[in-house]
Amino acid sequence: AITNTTCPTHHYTTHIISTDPLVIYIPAFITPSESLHLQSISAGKFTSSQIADASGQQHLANTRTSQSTSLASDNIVQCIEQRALDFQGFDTRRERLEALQLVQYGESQEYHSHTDWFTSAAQATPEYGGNRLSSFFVYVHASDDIIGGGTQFPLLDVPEDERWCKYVNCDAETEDGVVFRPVQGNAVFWRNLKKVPGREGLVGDGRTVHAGLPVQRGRKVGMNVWTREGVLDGKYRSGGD
Ligand SMILES: O=C(O)CCC(=O)C(=O)O
Ligand SMILES: [Fe+2]
Repeated sequence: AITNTTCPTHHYTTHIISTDPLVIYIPAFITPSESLHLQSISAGKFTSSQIADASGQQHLANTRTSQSTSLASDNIVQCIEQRALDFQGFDTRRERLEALQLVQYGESQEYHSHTDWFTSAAQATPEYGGNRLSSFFVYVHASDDIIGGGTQFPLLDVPEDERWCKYVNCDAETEDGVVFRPVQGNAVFWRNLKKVPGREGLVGDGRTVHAGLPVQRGRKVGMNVWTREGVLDGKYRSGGD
């Protein structure tokens, strides 16, 4: 149960970058002190990241060379989870959240093009709450000397206004799509699934394909916040019941 009633009010702002698929950029989604907290509770717990193959089996792969760890849900983590839920509207139950996942990249580490929604039915069963409806990727830390490490969405249209250049790499080629810079505290939110006329339920939206580009210098820590279509069985969540 949630015992925490004292979450701080959020200070984030929002900018829609695409309505179809829905992609929203969120400056200051987490505070500097939350950032430090997430790094301190995860210190020493990272192991090599895995991916799910077509059969749903998790395994190591050279397409994802980062290290990751799932977070236990303490008070501060719960407040971040609540913020992510409230962002999506008040009808989003917390049982639909996967355990938050921290991902760390050192020099030359990356995550090749992928979708966060699963192509294998085995990873999207009712026990799992179905597929991943939405993702937040939060930049928890980017070293001062970082080069590279952006998050690339090759199929999104590059926005034109120069004010985006703070958050998006405006030097990228048009055919590269949108490359978000790793700016500490900020987040990208997107909806992974879409409705297809004449088909029941929701299906994976191929336009949400994205990559964690190689960190050429420095270090990056990110966080995945994934919301399922429905409620996850307790064993796949962080806080239990
Ligand atoms: O590192 C990034 O920028 C993106 C990571 C990502 O997409 C993921 O972990 O699913
Ligand atoms: Fe991803």
